Amino acid sequence: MADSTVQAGLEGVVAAASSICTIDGQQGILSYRGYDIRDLAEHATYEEVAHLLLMGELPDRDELDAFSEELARRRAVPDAVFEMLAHLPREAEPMELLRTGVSALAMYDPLSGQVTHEAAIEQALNLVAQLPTLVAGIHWIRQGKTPPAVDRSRSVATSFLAMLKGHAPTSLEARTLDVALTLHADHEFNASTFAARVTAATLSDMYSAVTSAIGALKGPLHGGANQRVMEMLQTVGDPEKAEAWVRAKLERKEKIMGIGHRVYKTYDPRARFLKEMSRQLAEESGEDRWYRISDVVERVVIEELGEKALYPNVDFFSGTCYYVMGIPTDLFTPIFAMSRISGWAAHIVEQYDNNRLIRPRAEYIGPAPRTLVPIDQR
Ligand SMILES: CC(=O)SCCNC(=O)CCNC(=O)[C@H](O)C(C)(C)COP(=O)(O)OP(=O)(O)OC[C@H]1O[C@@H](n2cnc3c(N)ncnc32)[C@H](O)[C@@H]1OP(=O)(O)O
Ligand SMILES: O=C([O-])CC(=O)C(=O)O
Repeated sequence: MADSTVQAGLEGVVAAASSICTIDGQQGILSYRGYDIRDLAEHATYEEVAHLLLMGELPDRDELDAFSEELARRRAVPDAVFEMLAHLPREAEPMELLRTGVSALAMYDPLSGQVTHEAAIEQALNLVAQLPTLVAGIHWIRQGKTPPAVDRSRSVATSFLAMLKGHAPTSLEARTLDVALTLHADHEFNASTFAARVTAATLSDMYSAVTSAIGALKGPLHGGANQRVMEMLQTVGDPEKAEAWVRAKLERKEKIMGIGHRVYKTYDPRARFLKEMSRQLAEESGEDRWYRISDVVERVVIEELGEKALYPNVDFFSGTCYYVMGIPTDLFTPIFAMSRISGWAAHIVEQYDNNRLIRPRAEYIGPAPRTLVPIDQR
């Protein structure tokens, strides 16, 4: 086969214009609709950020109240969807259940299939509201239990943690998740968002586009890395063993999960926040083992791979935050999805608003034309 001249993985290729999110990968700057992620994480709630992504502007106080109430009002997931999920194999992974659950939700949304701006925003609000309920419900269903009643708290983070744990979270837990949701909400043309936009560009419905996105997010090179990071820390088990473990892994040329990024060639601005929150939660809970292991892994990786511009990404410290809050490891990627839904939905709406089918070409490197030999003569 001939060698290809194509840029592998579409690295650096600009696929479309967008006014939602931009990243300066050299400087480590991320902004949503012009607002720096550091300001959003410090001064805005996830509901404000979801409003910004979906509606285009940060809300004023009245708009925020109305938006938060609207999300709380739309939060319930049809019983039939939970009943269907309860019939699936008990060993099904939460991301598989989420993918199936979102696909099923389409059939309960009378607007599904309508691709006007207004209908897409309505469906987006339903999805932003329902995904946390779905993720919390999946947690109960796979233990053979009935999901708890819908929590109508104004804050998505508080209501999700209350439904997941069966009791109110501490204020540090609620604030940590709120900031984590903000940090994960959008990231330009990442793989799952691009998958969503490719599906939406065929004028398929929003639920199909989000189902495509969930499938892409699930992979270990993308959102699935946060779960793998926690599993890695558990394998290491002891801060004293971390340095030798990482060095041996790098020696074998194996990848460290939660490290590296296609766009950031410096420290991911979101990882700084997540690291600090992970430290605070470790301090509050008295369980600092995971934070300490991740701190050593980070130090050794930067020492060894810093010159290759490899640093922790958003998936590196999120897991230790969630784990210390008592959240099961295989719910980490579903939690990523219930935040990224606001970005996915904003991108799908933007795609519908100015649509053209996304259909690139392939550089053909297969065999030259040849003569078919009938089967009995081969
Ligand atoms: C939310 C998100 O999706 S953030 C990303 C989450 N994914 C992960 O954390 C998985 C681990 N990281 C990776 O696999 C990669 O860094 C990716 C997928 C994120 C980016 O991949 P790419 O831009 O295609 O980089 P690629 O895989 O080609 O790596 C480039 C070089 O860095 C090395 N490298 C990249 N990531 C890592 C890593 N995590 N550990 C060790 N080495 C790494 C590669 O081995 C390669 O080295 P080489 O040039 O000597 O062959
Ligand atoms: O942008 C990417 O390639 C991966 C991603 O979704 C993120 O870092 O949040």
